[in-house]
Amino acid sequence: MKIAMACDHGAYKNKEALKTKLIQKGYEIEDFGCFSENSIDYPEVAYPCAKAVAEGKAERGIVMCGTGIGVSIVANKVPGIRCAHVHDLETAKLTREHNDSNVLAMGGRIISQELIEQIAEVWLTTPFSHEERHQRRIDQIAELEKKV
Ligand SMILES: O=C(CO)[C@H](O)[C@H](O)[C@H](O)COP(=O)(O)O
Repeated sequence: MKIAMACDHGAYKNKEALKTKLIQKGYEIEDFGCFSENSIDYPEVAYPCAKAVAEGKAERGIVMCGTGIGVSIVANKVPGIRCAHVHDLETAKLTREHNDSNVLAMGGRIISQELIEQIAEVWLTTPFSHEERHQRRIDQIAELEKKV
């Protein structure tokens, strides 16, 4: 599976460490930056990362900033993106099963690196449930996007 990744300076070290772990597990990574701890503006990296997922250039995206909030707001501006801001294992699982989320957002200043890696593992390996009520709600989101 190919994963697009992006972070700002608030989660640079977290992104690098998670990227290493994911490559070791066999995932292909496209890294949209940032590439140092120098301060950047998260829209610059989160938007192209989410766009790559929406355009099918990557199957999933993982975006990170200090809290995970900024990057999740940006990712959800891209039509077709369902970005879930996750800080625990239960919602990591539920957002895959219920929302078929295609981008995961986490905050490097909020949770530990260990938990970041556990959440990514659960989120990447949990399938969408394909239950009719969940698909119906996802379809409603897609309809809403057409109104913007
Ligand atoms: O968008 C955010 C807040 O929801 C992220 O946490 C950013 O990483 C944060 O705002 C960056 O803050 P900084 O003071 O520029 O390091």
